[in-house]
Amino acid sequence: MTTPKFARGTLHTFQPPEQVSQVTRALHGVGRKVALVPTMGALHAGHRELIRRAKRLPNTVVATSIFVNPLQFGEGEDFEAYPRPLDKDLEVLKEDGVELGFLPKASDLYPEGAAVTVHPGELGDELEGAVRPGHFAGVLTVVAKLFNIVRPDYAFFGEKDYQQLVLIKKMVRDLNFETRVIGVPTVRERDGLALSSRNVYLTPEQREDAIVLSAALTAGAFVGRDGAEAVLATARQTLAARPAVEIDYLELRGTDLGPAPVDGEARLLIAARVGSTRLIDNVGVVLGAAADHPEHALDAGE
Ligand SMILES: Nc1ncnc2c1ncn2[C@@H]1O[C@H](COP(=O)(O)OP(=O)(O)OP(=O)(O)O)[C@@H](O)[C@H]1O
Ligand SMILES: CC(C)(CO)[C@@H](O)C(=O)[O-]
Ligand code: BAL
Repeated sequence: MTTPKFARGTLHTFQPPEQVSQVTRALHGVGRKVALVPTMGALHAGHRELIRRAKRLPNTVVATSIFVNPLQFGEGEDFEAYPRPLDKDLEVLKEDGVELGFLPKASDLYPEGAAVTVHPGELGDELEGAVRPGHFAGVLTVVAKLFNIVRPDYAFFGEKDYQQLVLIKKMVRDLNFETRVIGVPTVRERDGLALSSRNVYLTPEQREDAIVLSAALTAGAFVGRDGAEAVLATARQTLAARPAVEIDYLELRGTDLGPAPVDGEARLLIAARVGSTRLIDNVGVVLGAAADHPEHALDAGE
């Protein structure tokens, strides 16, 4: 098979994994680097921020994959309903200077008989994993496949999916992938709501209610100096103002999602249902005396 044509400065899209592999290996062969931004499409300003950061790298071709991965959706979840505005997404990729679009079909990534998956370890059963059993095995399996197909030098993921980011970094370390994983801070609406492809499901009233997630996280982070109990109590108090929002979890953890330290950096994470839409969010928190350190003086709530 001859290597597919690849001219600089235009978007090339490929469906077969073999074609993407050929192009990225050819790019490496001429000394170019490759940065991958994996997505499920329905691109918004959060995805575009990942692309913008990738575009800053010198001598690097930015590749974006769009694939709604069936393996990470459980029964009764929104796999079928998930938005798939492909033409609009391709316009975004062109506008943002992405040169390589990878658009596989499920049968390209999961041929008949595919059965081997990546096990995320204990953290995969906690937080999101407790509510979505098998979700992180699905995420890590598809990310491992994307890494093997594209062989990216860099891969960008949003902090909005914080547990996903931690688990991908862990997979890279534990399984000796050579890709450097870069986390990007959450892009928010002006009122604080984290951008998410699932926000389109919200009615205007639910959209109002949804503000309480980021408001609770910000309020909690603001009292980090007073310790973990104060953080959680303050966040809960804020959430109580919107009883229609049903909390799946509100947890304070260490930055690696182990136990939170008494004094130092931590992460406050929330998942909640607003009507039938499930939203997640998180912020950095500095706990205890560490909050007085000049490095953290302006950090509350990020
Ligand atoms: N608001 C955001 N800020 C920064 N990165 C984001 C944001 N939203 C999503 N991302 C990142 O974009 C990548 C692709 O995510 P995905 O396509 O699932 O979008 P999403 O908006 O998170 O969708 P959903 O809400 O349905 O999970 C992930 O690394 C994700 O963390
Ligand atoms: C990383 C990912 C593209 C894997 O399907 C997905 O979980 C996402 O969009 O966050
Ligand atoms: N952004 C994480 C993908 C998912 O919710 O399945």
